[in-house]
Amino acid sequence: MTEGAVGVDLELAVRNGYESVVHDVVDVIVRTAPEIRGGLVGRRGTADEENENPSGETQAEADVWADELLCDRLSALEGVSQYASEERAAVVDCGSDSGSDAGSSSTDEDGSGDGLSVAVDPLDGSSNLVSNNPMGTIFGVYDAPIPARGRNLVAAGYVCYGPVTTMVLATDDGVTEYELADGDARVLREDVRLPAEPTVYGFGGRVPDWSAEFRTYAREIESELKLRYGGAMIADVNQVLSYGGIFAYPALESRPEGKLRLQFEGNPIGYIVERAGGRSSNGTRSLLEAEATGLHERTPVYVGNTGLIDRLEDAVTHPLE
Ligand SMILES: O=P(O)(O)OC[C@H]1O[C@](O)(COP(=O)(O)O)[C@@H](O)[C@@H]1O
Ligand SMILES: [Mg+2]
Ligand SMILES: [Mg+2]
Repeated sequence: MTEGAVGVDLELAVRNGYESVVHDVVDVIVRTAPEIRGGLVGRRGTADEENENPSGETQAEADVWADELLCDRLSALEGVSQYASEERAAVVDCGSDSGSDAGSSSTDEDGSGDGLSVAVDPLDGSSNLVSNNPMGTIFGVYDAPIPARGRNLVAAGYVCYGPVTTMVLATDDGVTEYELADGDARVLREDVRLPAEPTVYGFGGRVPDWSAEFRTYAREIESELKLRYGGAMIADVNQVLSYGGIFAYPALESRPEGKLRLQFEGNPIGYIVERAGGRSSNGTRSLLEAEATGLHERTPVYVGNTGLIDRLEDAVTHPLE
């Protein structure tokens, strides 16, 4: 455990012997989450009139601040060779090896590399700062240089700042939910699985901007499930993990690539939902199989119970007459 680490007892089984690096990354998240939560007070305004992140969105003061905290701490870890964030134009090279027999973050034939790369969305749903609604912090740990495919994730998770602070952590071994308090991570639910009977749905974007195919699918789902949409993917997906259902930020007529970012949002959430027994899709295939072409590239995101995602793919890939 990193010096100064809190008592986080995480039994992680991670591919390729990366347990210790992933443990240290998670430890930083567990320690930093309460600070992020506490530091939101007084940082709910816009960072600067001119300030936009690389996706062209206005940055809140808290977006920039949370990114700096996470960058300082994660990039200092032995075994982390890259830090990337939704709030930064370029990947930060941390100049560290993986801690295994790795020598650099070179790329192997299969697209995997030697060093571990950490991608974060420091505050997911930060527009909810204004209305004081839930938000999250997302992280993905890749065994390849970023941008990387989702199948290169060895672990991913998120913190949900709700009435209490919780963390969901996924490795190839499964998904665990923790409650974070006083620097500790207490297990709430082991082997988190999506409930077999889906209950809730949440779809982003304006209805007139949806494709005719997605609108038809949405009409069906509306009659089967209960609407839960709060404007922060993390909080909405957390409901899907708790109650079963589907979350989507679909391809839009005005923006076929959707809104959410593959490296920081789509891949980690796809990995978590798939490890919890559900499915992820970009409309045609698993998000984890999507090619990674750019650091800040966007993707349509559909995650949830397998049957609902199968139906979604069927609906959006068959054009209506
Ligand atoms: O305001 P909209 O269009 O409903 O978009 C909400 C979506 O945008 C996001 O807030 C984007 O995340 P960021 O706050 O990290 O930019 C998602 O969390 C959420 O699903
Ligand atoms: Mg986000
Ligand atoms: Mg964000």
